[in-house]
Amino acid sequence: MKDLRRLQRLLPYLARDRRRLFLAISLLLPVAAASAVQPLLVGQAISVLRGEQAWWWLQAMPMASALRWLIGLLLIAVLVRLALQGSQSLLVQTIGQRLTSQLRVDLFSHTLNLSLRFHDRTPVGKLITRLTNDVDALAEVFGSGAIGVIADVVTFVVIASLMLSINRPLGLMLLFLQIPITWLVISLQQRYRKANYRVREELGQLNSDLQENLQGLEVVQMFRRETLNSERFAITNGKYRKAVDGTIFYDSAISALLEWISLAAVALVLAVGGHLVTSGSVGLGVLTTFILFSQRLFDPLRQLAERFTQIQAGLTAIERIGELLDTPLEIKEAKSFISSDQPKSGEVIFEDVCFAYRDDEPILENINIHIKPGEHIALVGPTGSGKTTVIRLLCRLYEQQQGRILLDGVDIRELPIPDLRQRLGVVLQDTFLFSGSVANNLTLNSECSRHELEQLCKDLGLAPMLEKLPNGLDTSLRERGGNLSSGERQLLAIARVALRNPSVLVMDEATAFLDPSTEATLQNDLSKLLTNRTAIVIAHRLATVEASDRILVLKRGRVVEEGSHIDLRAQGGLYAQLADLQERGLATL
Ligand SMILES: Nc1ncnc2c1ncn2[C@@H]1O[C@H](COP(=O)(O)OP(=O)(O)OP(=O)(O)O)[C@@H](O)[C@H]1O
Repeated sequence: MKDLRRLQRLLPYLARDRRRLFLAISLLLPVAAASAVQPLLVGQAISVLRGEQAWWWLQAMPMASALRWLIGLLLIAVLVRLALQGSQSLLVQTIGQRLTSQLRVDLFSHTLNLSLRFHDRTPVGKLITRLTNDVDALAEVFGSGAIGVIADVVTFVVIASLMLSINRPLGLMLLFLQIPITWLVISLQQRYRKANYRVREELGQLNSDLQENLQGLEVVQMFRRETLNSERFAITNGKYRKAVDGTIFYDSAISALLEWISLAAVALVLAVGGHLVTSGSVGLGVLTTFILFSQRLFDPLRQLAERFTQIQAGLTAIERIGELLDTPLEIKEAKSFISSDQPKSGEVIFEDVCFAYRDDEPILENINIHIKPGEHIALVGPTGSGKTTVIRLLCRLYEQQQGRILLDGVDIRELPIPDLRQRLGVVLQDTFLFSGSVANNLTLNSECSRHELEQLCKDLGLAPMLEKLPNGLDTSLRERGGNLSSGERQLLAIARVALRNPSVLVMDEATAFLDPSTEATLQNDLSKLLTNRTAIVIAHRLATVEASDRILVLKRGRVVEEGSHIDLRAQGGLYAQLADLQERGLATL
């Protein structure tokens, strides 16, 4: 039942290919009939040779012509069966490829839409395993023809009906034999499934380890962690191997068992059928038909055994893919949006906002901030005081547990997410660049002509940096912009935001990696960019925020001080302390 429910998940995908599917299904009966007719024809040939009772139209002609007819029909049956089976397999494989390709796209976009909270607790490697290995396992079920088991079941029904119509006792004996064997297959299958799920989990862990080490390779090499990390990897690998070992037993046992049972069934038919032949109640032709039928009858189960691993891996894959697809999106679009024709002046209000990443650990408590349109605000405070979290909430990367955040008078939960993120221009502490050209990284999804792009780069003082790159704006960047310095990456991140013309600019330590002269040039350009825009700037180096209209000082998730640089210094509180320390070069923020 559970498997059926899992398979139901594939229905919407199969529905998209309903014409191919209908064709494949309509071929099931003809293929089964073409397969079932062969033993009948062989049986008839033996009957004709032995002068036993055969079909009436065969009895009406001489033996040689009857045999020629039978051989001709047998040849046609084989050819028709091959042609039909070939077309069916082609159709099924095409359906499978289209299904898994669509599934991969859906999984990818669902994963991208899942909240950061979900990604915080799910290692990247595990997600990669679901998107690649699991989807591949499902593709394998279609690709290897394992899905042909369904066709074999139809063949089984056709053969069973034919057998019962020819000789009921022999037919019933063969059918009853199927009951314990099917039970055995199902129980072994359940055990195999559990073992296979563990294999996939361990594979996910293996991929996580690999991905983490490759991503942090610089640190691994710098701290000489190669040996230690390799040892850890070997442990994970060992667990994976053990998990695979757990499946091998079922895999080998079931194939051998079924092969043996199908041979035993032939022997049984020979023994019972032989007795019936000697007693004269059935002819040798009928016995031959039954021996051939008994082998065909076990085909579905033998196929199931041969494809056992693939089918089970496919079902496990559907289970795991389903789990991911069922993970609800925490950050959802509102059902009805407030009209986005509101004035986009850039007013930001935090009203009694409380937030925790983990339930037992409040990070922000009763945050009340009112940022007027065009106002420049600086958020300062010790490390871990919650500055970045404030920005994440404003961008709706996480959702607050209490309170409201308003952008231009509208609760951000009621704004379409693309609209919200278009209106906020964010430069984060860790700049992320995609592989691709510099120009692509700057424009991302915004529509911007080459000329506008070049002009903006000039305005932002990016020209000297672009000149240094081998192909200027067309220079290809490695993954994460690995062939640029941190400062260069940050300059690009700022330009990328400027291009979007946001009404609120958010910068988290945006100029931290720049040398003093580049920073001075950029500050100049930034002040142009900031004119008439609301700005929220996070900075550790207090000198960079002195000019802000207002400075908010955060401490353990609360706003503890608020005012201009001069006011706050005069107050002699936390800000004044931090500023003093920095001036003396002793800052330990
Ligand atoms: N994804 C997360 N899951 C759980 N806790 C987190 C997560 N991100 C941050 N935290 C915790 O939340 C607190 C506030 O973090 P936040 O990044 O907002 O601080 P910050 O003031 O920006 O610090 P910094 O100045 O070092 O950038 C920290 O104690 C941090 O450990």
